[in-house]
Amino acid sequence: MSRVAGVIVDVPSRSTDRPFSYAVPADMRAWIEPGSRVGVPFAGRTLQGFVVSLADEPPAEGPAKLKPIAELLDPLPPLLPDLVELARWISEKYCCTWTAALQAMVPSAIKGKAERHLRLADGADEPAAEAAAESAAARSDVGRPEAFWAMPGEAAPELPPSETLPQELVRELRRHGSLKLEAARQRWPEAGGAIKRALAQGVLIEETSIRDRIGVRTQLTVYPPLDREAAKAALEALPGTAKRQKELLLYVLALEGPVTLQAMLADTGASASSAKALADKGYILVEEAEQQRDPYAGREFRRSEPLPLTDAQREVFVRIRDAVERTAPATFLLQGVTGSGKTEIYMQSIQRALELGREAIVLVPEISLTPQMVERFKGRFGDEVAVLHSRLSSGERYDEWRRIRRGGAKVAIGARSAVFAPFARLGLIVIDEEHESSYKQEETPKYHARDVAVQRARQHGAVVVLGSATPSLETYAAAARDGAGGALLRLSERAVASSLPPVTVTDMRDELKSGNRSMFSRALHEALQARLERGEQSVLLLNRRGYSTFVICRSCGYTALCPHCDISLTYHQKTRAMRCHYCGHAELAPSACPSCESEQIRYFGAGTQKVEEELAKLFPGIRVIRMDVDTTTEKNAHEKWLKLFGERKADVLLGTQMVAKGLDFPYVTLVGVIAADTSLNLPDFRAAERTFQLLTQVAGRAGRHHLPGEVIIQTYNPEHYAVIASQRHDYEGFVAEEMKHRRMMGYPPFCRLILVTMSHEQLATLSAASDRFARRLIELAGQRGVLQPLHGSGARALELLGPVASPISRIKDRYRFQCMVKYRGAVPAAELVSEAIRQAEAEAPRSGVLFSVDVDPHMIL
Ligand SMILES: Nc1ncnc2c1ncn2[C@@H]1O[C@H](COP(=O)(O)OP(=O)(O)OP(=O)(O)O)[C@@H](O)[C@H]1O
Ligand SMILES: [Zn+2]
Ligand SMILES: [Zn+2]
Repeated sequence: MSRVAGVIVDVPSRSTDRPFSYAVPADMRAWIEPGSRVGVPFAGRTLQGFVVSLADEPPAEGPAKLKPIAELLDPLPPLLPDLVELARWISEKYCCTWTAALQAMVPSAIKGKAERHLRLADGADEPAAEAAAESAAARSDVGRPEAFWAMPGEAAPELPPSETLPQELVRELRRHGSLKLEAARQRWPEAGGAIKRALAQGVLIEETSIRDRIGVRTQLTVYPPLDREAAKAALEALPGTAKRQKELLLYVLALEGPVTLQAMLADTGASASSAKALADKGYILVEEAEQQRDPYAGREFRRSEPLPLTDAQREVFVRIRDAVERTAPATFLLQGVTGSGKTEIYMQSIQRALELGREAIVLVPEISLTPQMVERFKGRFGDEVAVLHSRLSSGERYDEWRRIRRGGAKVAIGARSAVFAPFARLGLIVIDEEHESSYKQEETPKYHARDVAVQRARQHGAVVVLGSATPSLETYAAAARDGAGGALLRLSERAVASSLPPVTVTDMRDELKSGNRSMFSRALHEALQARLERGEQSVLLLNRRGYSTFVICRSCGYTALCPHCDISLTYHQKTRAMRCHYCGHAELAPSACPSCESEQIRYFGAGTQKVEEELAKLFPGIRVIRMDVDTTTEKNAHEKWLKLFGERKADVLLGTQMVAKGLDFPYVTLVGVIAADTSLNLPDFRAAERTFQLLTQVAGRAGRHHLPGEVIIQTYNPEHYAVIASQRHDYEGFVAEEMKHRRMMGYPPFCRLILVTMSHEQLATLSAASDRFARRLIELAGQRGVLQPLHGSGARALELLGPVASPISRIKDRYRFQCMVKYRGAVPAAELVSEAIRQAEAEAPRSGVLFSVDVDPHMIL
């Protein structure tokens, strides 16, 4: 057993970002694995860290005597060895510290210091457990202590004889209810392996004491009678007058598993004292039990069966299924038009992976925005689905995560970070709407879930399916490159509806010329009217990207800026406050212009509210559901609104980007886009791509089932190729045009980008540091022979733009400079950037300049 552990200590600094060696105390040896979380002495403190490697001997060049690990934080390592490896890959690819990558993989609940206890799982047949442990001790050839391991409704897992729990331990647990993990570890150092397995199988339970940020929740729980015969006999022996007790006994005899005491009392109308009477007689067991916080408790999901696939679906499905069966890494891009039945293919592929004993991850953008997806997966796979998203409480997320870690769930569905779901045998990772920018994390580690998924799949021999009607150009180019288009799967027809809806583009300049000052064109007005008359539904999108709610003076043009950051303040209607998105600075909105004292100061609000008012004016009595930041702050608000809309309790669903994705409602036959252009003119090389994607997505909500649909796009730029291509449902046409622009301008996918941002309070210090970095990088690139213009003929090229002031030149009183690295071909750019930073920092230690690296950046502002 290993005596030395390499530990990544939780210090977010480049200079300490390497494993430090610690001695593993003898009583921890059976417990520690790569992925274990430990407390270690570091620079005079005890810090949390992750074990990343184990060895028998200390490294030759290290100190003669290693400090020992002080504490083992969890009996079951929160991370698996492959995740530890993945974290290292992330740190290299995205130029971040290993510890930042590790931290991104665990739920926030266990990012603290914890005190752990062990306890026998409830429902384990306890006297039998002891007997099993005893006989195991007496005769070491006892193979399977069946009764002990049997959990309600589960087959008894097989354990080798050497792995049975020490009988002493079982007895102690029975006697005291629980034991401190630390104590158990010291007393039975050799039983580490057995306990770990018992934990993994749910036979033993680890409990977290209050020192964790989020504890485990317990509740009084009733277990069905252990001895049914005795309970039945008691039932018959009860005098006719004991009606209540009789009912209660009948109820518990009918139980198939534990229920909460509260639920039992509610169901039977019995009092707590009659329950106690039964417990005292030993017919039922009432105990505090760990309660899973199930965010979807009490919710019914309509069971669904696999649909017979259309021919086109079947062709795609077979390709994916075969790859899953091969258990070799593979990546597919599934480009399927909106409503082509991609989700059904995902579900049947997942089912195949589960049949093969493997697990699956489904990533969806901003899951709180796509409750219909969760519903569909819960409907198909029931409790095997764990849901991970940001709208859950951290306790709920922690419980769902532990369910995955212990094998209680086989499918994880969630936003970006669900790519780290701690499965041991991944078979499939699905990324739905793969083009969505929410898959890119904007804080360190600035990873992209798509690239991480591909890497994880490599580790597991798993298959990645990237699905979208409008794949990102990067993915599309990669798939087209890959082996004669083998990775590209297509669905060009809808599954149910006969065709994609016709799209009309209306030129709002013409409307104005002909005297229409309303925000609705005549065509959209008429179309809405027709839907109202026919009792059909409409979706209206107000494209708000790059359009913020700021304060402007109409007389002098004054806008309210943050005093600490070079950016305008955002107006919040509810509180009448102006807030800075970067530093949180807030002030009350003025009623007169602070600059010219004019009262012509205006707030440009969300806009959706204005549309709603106008709708009410034009169509008296119209029922509108408005979905925007103001109406969806409450937990589950999205779900509530969409449910109402699904029940046809509203005529119009009006909203921002959040109404564009994933919705599947049969009575929606009209989609209107109020203004297509707001996102076209942003200083972002992806502006056209994002506009095309948004228009195509929202258009795809119309006429998905048997009723034919129609789409009306209002714009001031009817001749823009993004608008024209979305009118024609022409993904290829758009790609061809956009690729020309990208090539000309030298942007991805023709090259790759790394954005390096530096910040400091003093301009002079910052300027010197950024020059140092640039000089170093150019030097390093020159040494490697890759410093060449991007448009040159070399197979490998790297260009450096900058340093220049960042577009947002100051945040939180720190000035910001940036360098943009563009490269193509096999250039180890991330490595060069990391090295240049290291050298620049070494040249001027403690300068206080912060470097931040964004590889494949999405926000270049
Ligand atoms: N084989 C099938 N038979 C019958 N109905 C199907 C079949 N496949 C899919 N559908 C139905 O067609 C509709 C559209 O399918 P789905 O939502 O999976 O499409 P999608 O490609 O994921 O769309 P989007 O990208 O627009 O979200 C759904 O209501 C779905 O239940
Ligand atoms: Zn003014
Ligand atoms: Zn600010």
